[in-house]
Amino acid sequence: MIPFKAQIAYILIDAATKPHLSFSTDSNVLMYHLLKGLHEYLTQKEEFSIIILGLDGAGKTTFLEKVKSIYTGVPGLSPDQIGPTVGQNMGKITLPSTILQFFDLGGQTGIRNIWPKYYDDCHAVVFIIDAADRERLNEGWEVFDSVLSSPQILHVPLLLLANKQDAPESLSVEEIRESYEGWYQGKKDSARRTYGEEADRRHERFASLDVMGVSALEGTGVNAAIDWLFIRVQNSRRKCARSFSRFGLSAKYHSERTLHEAEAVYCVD
Ligand SMILES: Nc1nc2c(ncn2[C@@H]2O[C@H](COP(=O)(O)OP(=O)(O)OP(=O)(O)O)[C@@H](O)[C@H]2O)c(=O)[nH]1
Ligand SMILES: [Mg+2]
Repeated sequence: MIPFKAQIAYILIDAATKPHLSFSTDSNVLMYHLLKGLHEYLTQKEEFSIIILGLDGAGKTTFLEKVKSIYTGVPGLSPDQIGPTVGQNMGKITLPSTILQFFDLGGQTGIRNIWPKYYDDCHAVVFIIDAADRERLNEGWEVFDSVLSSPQILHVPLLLLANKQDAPESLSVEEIRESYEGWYQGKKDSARRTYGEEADRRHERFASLDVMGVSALEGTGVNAAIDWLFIRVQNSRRKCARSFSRFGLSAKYHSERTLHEAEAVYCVD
């Protein structure tokens, strides 16, 4: 079925180009611009920002380059052209009625403090863990835990990717979950009473979290991850639109920014 917006656009353009409508030249030009603007408005794609986080070397840039080559058809950088990220890399892909704008942020210790600057404006978070680097898993969970504890992204869709599934020493998704559990229990035992309810809430969030296995290098699981993101950002938008109507706000407030605020305030993930 043709989408409603496209039907309206089609009807209006059809009407404007009918020869029996006798406008003066000025009126025609005005009508043309009016309809063109309306058509652009009706067919515009909604844009969502997604940040990619994780330790240095986890494979964030390799993942983004793979996403770009799969979805844009333009080959991304090959692995030997990718160096450590200092700052950010960006990549945009177009899906039906949606644009996903990715921000791949550097993961080295000294530059992780830029991450929170992106939290307010993101619609989803991808956290990449190197499932083949057993020695750095606990460090990864420490950093992941600090991401989970950030209030700005409390209700933002969050996807955990266990990368490097192609490597023989890589942990499976199930083993990655167990690794987090082990880390959490260890942390809780050593901290005793000081490890409070807040940490338990993060633990609960982890339990309900989706974890997917990928190989950024080979592209395995990348499509499934993008499908997940596409569905989840759309769903949060819908939930927010419902929240808006529940709170009696009109459609004109449905700007991207206000939606995000609504998500933070009203939407339950
Ligand atoms: N075997 C394997 N290696 C990978 C995979 N993804 C990334 N790598 C390798 O891991 C190393 C680090 O990859 P990057 O993409 O630069 O890691 P990053 O997370 O962007 O690192 P920073 O920019 O420093 O934060 C490179 O040598 C990649 O080739 C994967 O899926 N499998
Ligand atoms: Mg990088």
